[in-house]
Amino acid sequence: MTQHSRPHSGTYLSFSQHDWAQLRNSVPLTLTNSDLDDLRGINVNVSLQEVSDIYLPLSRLLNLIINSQQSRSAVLEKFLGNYPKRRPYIISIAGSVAVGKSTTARILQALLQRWPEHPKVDLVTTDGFLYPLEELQKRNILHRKGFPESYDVRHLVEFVADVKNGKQDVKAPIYSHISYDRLKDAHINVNQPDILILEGLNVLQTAREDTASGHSQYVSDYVDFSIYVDAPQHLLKQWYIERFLHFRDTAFSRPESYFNHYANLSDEQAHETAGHIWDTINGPNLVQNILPTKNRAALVLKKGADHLVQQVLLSK
Ligand SMILES: Nc1ncnc2c1ncn2[C@@H]1O[C@H](COP(=O)(O)OP(=O)(O)O)[C@@H](O)[C@H]1O
Ligand SMILES: CC(C)(COP(=O)(O)O)[C@@H](O)C(=O)NCCC(=O)O
Repeated sequence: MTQHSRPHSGTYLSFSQHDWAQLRNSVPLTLTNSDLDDLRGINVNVSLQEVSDIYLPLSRLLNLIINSQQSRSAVLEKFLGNYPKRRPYIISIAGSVAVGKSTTARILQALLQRWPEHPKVDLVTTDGFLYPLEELQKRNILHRKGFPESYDVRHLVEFVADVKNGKQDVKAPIYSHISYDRLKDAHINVNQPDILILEGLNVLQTAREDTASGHSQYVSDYVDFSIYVDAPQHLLKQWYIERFLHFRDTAFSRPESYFNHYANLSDEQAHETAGHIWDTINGPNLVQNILPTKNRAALVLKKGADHLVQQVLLSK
């Protein structure tokens, strides 16, 4: 274990994959057959060895931190004489498009909900808070999807604040990668979970300086623990292209898909198209708006080839 400097707030402890994996020895829960089925259902490409080595120790760390926060709240409530009101613990997961945020979030959800202290774990992705397609077109920012100005930040912050304040039945909009738009008639209902996992490109971002809306609260004001999933840019581009090729063979071939016209691209054309989208939209967004937020995270997972985590940084 070594130390790394963390420009804005102290230092990180650094663990190699091997050292971090040793910490799983103290995880009392092991994976049952039904857990394994759940995890395979999330993504067949996820290695179960990786789940044991990386994500089980992480779930234990989070369990310990959450337990200590729950005890602290109970003490405070007892001291103040109020009826204990438990507020959801909020974990955010940031990182580039295609780094594996949603896969990481779903693995953590599956693992965290097995702990008796916090069985109800909800998951929301911030892409639901992108402005609807029509609005993006009206503002002429369709080519800026994923950039800060493409999100309804006010709505997102209001949502997170409501969940944190223990409001019942808080609704989150849902984004569809098939229609490339927010779903009109569906939403996720978040009803006083023990934990909310909030995943998205922008969860570590603060309000834009140029904003006219004047919102002064950030998602991070309500987040208890933040994770950044990191990987070298050449791998991110490769993973984006591979996912695009997969979508070409599955989602894009559905008639209701916004990208239906991509379904018939040859391998070479699909490569070129996805590479172009990466180079003109997702790559620049990463460099300009996502990477600069990395050092705000409490924990960084650094991936290498095949999505395998090679290093874990934990803020002291
Ligand atoms: N741990 C993992 N092991 C193997 N493949 C993964 C892993 N995480 C993500 N992937 C693959 O990488 C691509 C991007 O993952 P995804 O979770 O959709 O990323 P994001 O939500 O960050 O855009 C997908 O094709 C997914 O199957
Ligand atoms: C909706 C997104 C901003 C969100 O990214 P994700 O949830 O995949 O990390 C992204 O998938 C996207 O649509 N980017 C715009 C360019 C593109 O079509 O990839």
